[in-house]
Order: sequence, then structure tokens, then C-alpha cells
Amino acid sequence: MVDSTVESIKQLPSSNLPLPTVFLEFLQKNCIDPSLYDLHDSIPRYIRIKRGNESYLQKIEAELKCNLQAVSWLPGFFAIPSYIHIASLSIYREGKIYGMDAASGAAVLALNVLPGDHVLDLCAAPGAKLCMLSDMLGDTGSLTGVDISRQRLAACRTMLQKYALGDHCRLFVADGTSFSLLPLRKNLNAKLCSGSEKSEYNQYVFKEWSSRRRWIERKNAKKTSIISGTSEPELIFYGRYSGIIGLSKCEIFDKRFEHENSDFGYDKVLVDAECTHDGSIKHVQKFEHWGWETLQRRLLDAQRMDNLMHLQLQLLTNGFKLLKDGGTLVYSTCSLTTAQNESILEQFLLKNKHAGLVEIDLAKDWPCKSGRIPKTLRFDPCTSKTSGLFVAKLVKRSKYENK
Ligand SMILES: C[S@@+](CC[C@H](N)C(=O)[O-])C[C@H]1O[C@@H](n2cnc3c(N)ncnc32)[C@H](O)[C@@H]1O
Repeated sequence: MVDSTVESIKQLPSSNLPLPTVFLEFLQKNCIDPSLYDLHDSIPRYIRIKRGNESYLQKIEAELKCNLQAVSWLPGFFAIPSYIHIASLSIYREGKIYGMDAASGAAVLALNVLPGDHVLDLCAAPGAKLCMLSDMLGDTGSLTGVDISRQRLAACRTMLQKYALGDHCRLFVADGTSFSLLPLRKNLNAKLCSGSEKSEYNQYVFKEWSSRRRWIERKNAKKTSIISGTSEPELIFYGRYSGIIGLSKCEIFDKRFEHENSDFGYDKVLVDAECTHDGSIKHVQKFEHWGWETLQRRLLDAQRMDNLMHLQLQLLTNGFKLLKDGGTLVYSTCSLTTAQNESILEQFLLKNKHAGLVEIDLAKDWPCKSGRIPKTLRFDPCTSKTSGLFVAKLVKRSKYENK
């Protein structure tokens, strides 16, 4: 590990941004070149066209007042100059396009979502990847979005509604490290609640979701806390075809299959974990306005860093637990450090014998580098002309499968 004194920082190339010493120290400790943050103007902004809106290309170009440059390695994505802001454009307000970095799109594509899949997005907010996942599923399968922040997850709900992508989705405010609800399998879940349990716990049957729900409906959207003080999942949105309508509370919040995930788990899980966001140049740039001291408090506090890495490992572990045998998980973060990426994976793989790292086939054409561990990928502003992102793909081998 490199020595992190201010003296040695002076020997490092610095950035044109007035990055605070503590951030420079952090970068140095993690062998990240601060001049990376000078590239902010040379990285394009990316947009994704919602499926079915491809015929609007010319209208989109006219509104943007520029030519769209198709990202050759990522279907549906286009690069536009970074100075163009899309929020005021009608094509954005009408839900035809959304802003999403190309590296984020690659992480979603790496999951290889297939029609009919049951997909879990364990850190879903603010929701760009969730929207893309839903767009890929189309009118099939199911999508469960989880986030610990109610406010941020509410933004996801707004996004799903704006883009009319919520029909097969359900959103839970919950801790992703302990979330344990499996995909709804209608016939199975419906059989679960019977007799006394049903009568005392489950009178309420869920009707079509409405933003103006009565208090009784909001109350029922929370799982009853069995042990007081524990935070239980709260359902804050469900679509028409999410499988929720017509089910009772007990059927939705049933955990009886908790230990049998190998058959009833999710086909695909995305763990886009909370991180220090140091790979997102645009995010770091925002601290110029928010104040650099906020960066120190919010991202680099030593205690927070320890907790963060513990959180990442727990999220990955729980996401994997919720996967069915043969299912696929993608772990990603927008940190460039190895501590939040390769090291987390190594710790996880040591403890999880049924987990296997696999090659991301599509990546042959992607402008990214290999991570420190073979088969993992790193997008970075220099090589990829995208935001920084680490991506790793894992499969869950069956307990009965020989390695
Ligand atoms: C990198 S962001 C996810 C970005 C999102 N996937 C997207 O594409 O818009 C990480 C998210 O993890 C959430 N988070 C943090 N701790 C969590 C936890 N214990 N369980 C679930 N979500 C958590 C944060 O609220 C944040 O929204």
C-alpha cells in the first residue's frame, strides 16, 4: 500500500479540479490518478431510447440540435455532447429517452435478461438500471426493485410510471442485506395462507395500485413486524401484472421458501452496490457546488468506509442467496478502488463454494479493461469514455453439481 502523506501526494499528478487533500489521499491510497477528473468535458453524455421509440430518431436529433452517435457496442444507446441537458426536452418529458451512462447499460446487459425471467434489483434507486431491466423484460416475467431509501425508491416509482415500465414491477423499501421475499409464483403463494394464520393476519386482498391509497392499504403494504424494532419490507408500488393484485398480505410477504431458494429464487439478480462513487466524474464534480467538506463527510470518513465495505459484502451475499440454482448475478460499483470491487469478490468467493465467476461474453466488443481478477471488467473515463464502473458476473452452481 502506498504511503498516504501529503508530501507524497505532491508527487502525484494532480487534477485541475480543486480536489481536497483528503480525497487526493484517498485516490493515492487506491492508486487512482487524480488527473482522471480533468476528463469531464471529453466524456459524452449518453442517452438510451426506450424500446419502440426508434422511429423518433430524427425528432430526437432535431430537439437535441445535434446528430446522435450510436454506441456501436451497446444497442439503443447514443452519445451526445456533454453540454446538452435533456431534462427540458419534450422527448424526455414524454418518456421516449432517458439519460444513462453506457457503462451502466453494459452492467445491465451483462445480466443477459431473458423473456420470462424473475429479476431482482437489490439497490435499485434512482432507477436507470431498473428501467432498462424492465424495458428488456417487456411484457414478461417480473421485476422486484429494493432500496433502503424510501425517498430514492419513490423516485424509481416516478420513473417507472413516467416510462410506462411498471406493469411487471414491484418496489420494496427494505434493507437489501436481509431482504428475503422471493418472486411470486402464483400457484405456490396462493396455497400458502390457510386457516388461522389467514384469518388473523390476512384479511386484506390487494387491489389495483393507486397513488391515492387509503390508510388501510398503506398499512397493509407493510409487513407486520414480528420482532419489534426490525425493519420489514414496505411495498410502495406494484404494477398490474406484478402478480400482487388479488393476493393477500400473507401470500405476498411469505418467507416459507426462504431456505429453498435453489428452486424458487430469482433467475437474475443485480447488486449495483452503494459505494464511494469515485469513478463517477460527474458525481465528484458536483461537490464543487455541494462543498468539498461534504465529500469528506459523506464518502471518506474512515468509519463509513469500513461500514461500506461490510455493506457491499452483505449485499452481494444476500443477493446471491436469493438466486435460484443456475441463476446469474451481476455485481457492480462505480468505485475505481479494488477494495470495493475485487477484494469484496475475493472475500465472497472464499465463503461461497457454489458461486462461480463467469466470462461476460458480450464484453469482447466492449471498450473496457480486465479487472485485477480475470473475467471481471473495468470501465473508466480514459479507456471507455464512460463513467467508471466495475462489473463482475457470477453464476450459482447447484449443490449437486460437481465443480
Ligand atoms: C449506486 S446506487 C444504485 C443505483 C441504481 N442501481 C441505478 O441504476 O439507478 C446505490 C443504492 O443503494 C442503496 N442502498 C444503500 N444501502 C442499502 C441497503 N442496505 N439495502 C438496499 N439498498 C441500499 C442506496 O440508497 C442507493 O440508492
